Order: sequence, then structure tokens, then C-alpha cells
Amino acid sequence: MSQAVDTGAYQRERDRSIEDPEGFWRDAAAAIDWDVEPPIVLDRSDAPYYRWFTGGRLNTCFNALDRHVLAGHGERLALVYDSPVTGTADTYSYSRLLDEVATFAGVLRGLGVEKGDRVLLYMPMVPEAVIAMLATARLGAVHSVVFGGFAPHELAIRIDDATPKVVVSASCGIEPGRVVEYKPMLDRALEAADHTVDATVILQRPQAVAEMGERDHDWRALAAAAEPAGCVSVEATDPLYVLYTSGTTGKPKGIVRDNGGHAVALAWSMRNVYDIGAGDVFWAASDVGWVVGHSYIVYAPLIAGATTVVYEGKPVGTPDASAFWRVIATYGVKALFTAPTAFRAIKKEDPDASLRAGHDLSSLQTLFLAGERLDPDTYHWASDILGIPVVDNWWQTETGWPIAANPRGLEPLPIKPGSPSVIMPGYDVRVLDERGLPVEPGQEGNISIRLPLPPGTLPTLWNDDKRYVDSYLAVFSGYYATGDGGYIDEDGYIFVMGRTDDVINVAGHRLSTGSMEAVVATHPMVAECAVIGVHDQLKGQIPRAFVVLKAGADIDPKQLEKEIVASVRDEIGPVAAFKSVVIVPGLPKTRSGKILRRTMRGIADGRPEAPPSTIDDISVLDVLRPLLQGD
Ligand SMILES: CCC(=O)SCCNC(=O)CCNC(=O)[C@H](O)C(C)(C)COP(=O)(O)OP(=O)(O)OC[C@H]1O[C@@H](n2cnc3c(N)ncnc32)[C@H](O)[C@@H]1OP(=O)(O)O
Repeated sequence: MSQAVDTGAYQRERDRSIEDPEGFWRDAAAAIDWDVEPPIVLDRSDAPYYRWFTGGRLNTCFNALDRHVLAGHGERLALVYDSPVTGTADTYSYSRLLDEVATFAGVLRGLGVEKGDRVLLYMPMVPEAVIAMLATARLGAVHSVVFGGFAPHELAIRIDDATPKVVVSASCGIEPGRVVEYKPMLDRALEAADHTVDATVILQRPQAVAEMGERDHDWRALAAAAEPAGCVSVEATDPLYVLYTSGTTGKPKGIVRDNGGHAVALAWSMRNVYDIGAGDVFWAASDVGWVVGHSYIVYAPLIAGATTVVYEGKPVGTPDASAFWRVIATYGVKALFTAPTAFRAIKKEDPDASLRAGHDLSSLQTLFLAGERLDPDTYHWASDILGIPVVDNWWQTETGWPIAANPRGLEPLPIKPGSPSVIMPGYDVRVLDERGLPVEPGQEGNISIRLPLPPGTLPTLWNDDKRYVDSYLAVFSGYYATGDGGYIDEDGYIFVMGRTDDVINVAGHRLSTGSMEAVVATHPMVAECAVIGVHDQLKGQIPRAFVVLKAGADIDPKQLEKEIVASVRDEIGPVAAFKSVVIVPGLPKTRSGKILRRTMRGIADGRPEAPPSTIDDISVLDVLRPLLQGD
């Protein structure tokens, strides 16, 4: 065990989870309906590829829907859809959602989807996105959701890696002030991909009706003729989904999620971390394209028998900074989960939160914030205006559920601003120095998790066991390297200070600077470049490119910026929020030619960053300093 907090319920559960993981998770597995109870809880036979609940069989969709209906709760509200961008709203009881999911599973089956096949989703925040995910799970197939803010090139990369049999999309998404036509982007991606997809299913929306080609099928037409499909029993260790996340290189990592461990971990976290049970209303104001959407818009609330909110809008601008208060009051939301950026956006528009007036927020018991560092200012502002606990929680696409949180359902602990509180049961977190040795409490280092990871976390990367080991397990022997740095204090509270690699976090979106550099470098006048994440008041971080021009290149800097910004938007997508290109005479490098991005980041953020002794030409930094620190 590492550091201790106290000896209450939290500490007892956490101790047990480390000392007797099999017993702890066997008990937690009782929250799930199994077709075959798992004979093995923790399977160490193929370490470091640990598996949970080997030999168990279940269906995740059954656990999310059918079992609640069979238990007589069909009329309970499963999902509410609220869309200020279209001016519509809708509600789905568990019975209605089950009917629509079974029907769409029939649609997918009619297109040849079987257990283990991949179905890729490129969808806006509409109930059909949830329906398509659950329908895929119902068939024992594997979904891979791609966030709508990614451009065709990124979509094509994911299509080639996941090799889906069917792609499900919509004619358009709606961003404030503009309709985003998805279908032409999907067509471009399918054209660019090497993998051939035989069938797409398109949800036609009235804001932009898509032109249909030979391989395209209309969602509603197929659904009207489909036979509902039942649940296919799968192994607990079979994949439920693949979700791509940015790594340090341009190639995203396909995070694999299994069925059994995932269901168990989400059921545990929903009750013990988020304090949500059957009949409660939980709103994760995120997107189904991110892991928060997978875990806490779709699976966890439904497995718990709660009501989930699918919100197609923004915290501000749809129509104003009262949007969140309206949704909370309208649906009686008990807990809201969002990213700190959302609250920073509300604070910027309405610093006194005067637009809260007239909205009854008495249902709201907790605000959970995650996805990026929760700065103390935002924490204090949210706490002051809401007068309820504001709970930071830290986790990753890889882990699928919190590594650190304040377990509100298990035992609410004191909150320390700047810390996502304590390590959750199942995770044996240590802070290691560069040699892989544990550091003292309060000392900063690499946040690492001793193997095995708990249920619900990634068992491997899609089709790439080697990259899984190289990226996460080979850094410190016996540990999973989170890629985040930070420290644990004397009370066992963790403080996460930021990435130790070149991954950046823009408005809670994890992005690769490597993939942006790859695009910037294609500009014909650019000799070399570095993209780094710099601090931003609103989005936490934003990317900035520093480019060295080819000898003799002659271009107006504004024109260069315009061209490069346009190509990053076109290749990666608007979500990159890439808006700044600075021409520099040279980039700082080591004698072996490695660009010193970390040193650049430190200078840009105003941190005292000593350049490494291996720097080739230290005078480059003197020239760069004012450019790095400029707006
Ligand atoms: C704990 C584990 C994890 O970390 S999971 C990840 C958790 N992260 C999140 O939940 C994300 C939180 N962030 C957000 O929800 C948004 O950024 C909020 C705060 C709502 C602000 O949204 P917005 O104003 O659109 O800014 P943004 O930076 O997200 O968007 C930048 C540009 O991209 C666009 N965009 C966004 N989403 C889409 C989409 N689905 N389809 C098409 N375009 C999209 C935005 O419109 C924006 O475009 P523009 O540059 O303004 O033209």
C-alpha cells in the first residue's frame, strides 16, 4: 500500500481491493446479470495481459436495458434528449429505448453484422448515437465511435484501423451558428481509407438532408422494415468497443474495452463515486465521442437504472450562459459531470451567474469535473455559485473510470482544491522518479499504476499488443505509465500537474501535437516545426506552431498562418482549436537533433525551465524566448 487517508469506509474498501482484488471484484460483480457467472475473477495466466472475469458470459446491452424492463421498470425514464440547437426535446422510457435498440440491432444484423464485427459511428449528440452503440453491443459486435469534430483524414485513419463492416452516421451535426454536414466528410473519409466499407446507415436530419449513394441506407427506412434482434451472449473478455485516443505520434491508439470488467467497474463507480442509483437523473455534459460519453452518458447510468441526459448544445451560446441551469431544473438533474472548460465558459459570459435566477437547482447535489486540470479559480467559482460539493475526478480514456476521485457514494471525504482527492479502490498508484523508484509524499514524479490494472481498464490496444506494452508497460517495469506527472501528499491526496509527454489537452479534448506537426510540416515553405500546448485562460491549453521557413521562402506571416490553420482544420478538424503559427529563426535542439519541446513549453508558460545540458546552441533560446511568450 502507498499512503493512507484514514480508516473509514473508503480506506477499508481500498485496502481490500489491493490485498484481495479477487474478493473485492467478485463482490462488485454481483451488480451485473451474468449468463454464466465468471469462474475466474482475475486471470494472470497471460501477464502482463491481465484479464478480468475469464469464463464469465454476459451481454452489456442486456444489463443496460432488458434487465430493467424485465424487472418491471419499463416505464422508468432511461434517456432524455435536449437539443437547444434544433429546438427539440424527447424522452425515452426503458421500454422505448429497448424497442428502438432491438430494432436497430435488427438493422445491423440485416447488414451482416455479427459478433466481433466492428461498427463505426460518426454521429452528433442525438439519441440515435446511443441507440447505435447499444444495438452494436446487443449483437456482441464492437463499436468504435469517432468524435464529430474530427476531419475526414482522422476518420479515415480510424476506419483503416478498426476495419468496420458498417458505418453509422447522420446527415449533419449542428454547431452554434452553422450546420456541419457529416455525410460529405464521411464520403471523403471512405474514399481516403484503404479499407472498404460495404454499407453505411445515415440518419437524415432536416437541417441538411444528405445525398445518398449506392452503399448508403436510410436509418428510418431500414428500421421500419427490421426484425428486432435479441442479445448475443459474449465472453466477459470479448471487446465491447474500441475508442481511439491521441498518443504522441500521429497514429491514434485504439483503446480496447472488454464487456465484463467494464460493466462491473461502471456499476461500482456509479454507486460509489457518483452516488447515482436507479431513478436518479445523471447528466454528463460531454459527447459520446469521448470516453466520458461512453462510460457516463451511455453505459453507467443505464446499467444503474438511472436516467441519462443527451444534450445537443453548449454551455454558452445555445442560447446563452443559462443553458446548464435550464437543463438541470427541467429534468431534476441530481449530478452534473462536465469539463472545467464548460464552467470557465459560463463564468466568462456571466461572471456573477445572474442567469441562474429563476431556475430551481434544488435537485443538484454534486458537480463532477474532469477531463483536464481543475484550476482552483474555477473550483472556487463553481462552489460559490452552486453551494454544493464540486468534485474533481481524474482518469483517462485508457482507464474508462476514475483513477482518483472523492467517492461521494462510498464516503464523502474533505475536498482539497487542486486535487482530484484520493486513489480509487482497485488502483495501486505510485509516484515514481525517472529510475522507476517510488518518491516520498509531496515529491513530484511520474504517476504510475502497479499492475494489474483493475476491471474496466484497457486490456490492450486494438490489434497492437506490442504498442500497448511499449507505450504503457515498458516505461517502468511492473507498472502502467499514465503519462501524467504529479505528487501524492501526506494525506494520500493526489495532485496531477500535467502530461509528461507531447499530448495536450484543449478544452478537455486530448490531442496529439505530433499529428498537428505532421500537417504543418507539409506546407511547402516550412523547413521544420514544433507544435506545443500553451496555457489558455478558457480552454486550459491551446496549440501553437513555431515554424522555421525554408531558405529563400518569402511569404507574409499572416498568409502563412491562414494557410496552415486551414490545413490543420481540414486534416485534423476544428476540435484542434489550432489558430496560431509563429515564424522563428531556429528551434532549440539537442546535439542529436531532437527538438526540445519541453523546454519550449516551460518558457511559453513562464516556468523556470533549465535547458538540458545536451542542448546544441543555447543562443537559439534567447531569440525564441520573446516569441514563445508572446500572444
Ligand atoms: C476523464 C476522461 C476524459 O478526459 S474524456 C474527455 C472529456 N472531455 C470532454 O468532455 C470535452 C469537454 N469540452 C467540451 O464539451 C467543449 O469543449 C465545450 C466546453 C462545450 C466548448 O465547446 P466549443 O465551444 O464547441 O469549443 P471546442 O473547443 O470544443 O470546439 C472547437 C471547435 O470545434 C467545433 N466542434 C466541437 N464539437 C464538434 C462536433 N461534434 N462536430 C463538429 N464540430 C465540432 C466547434 O464548433 C469549434 O469550432 P470553431 O473553431 O468555433 O469553428
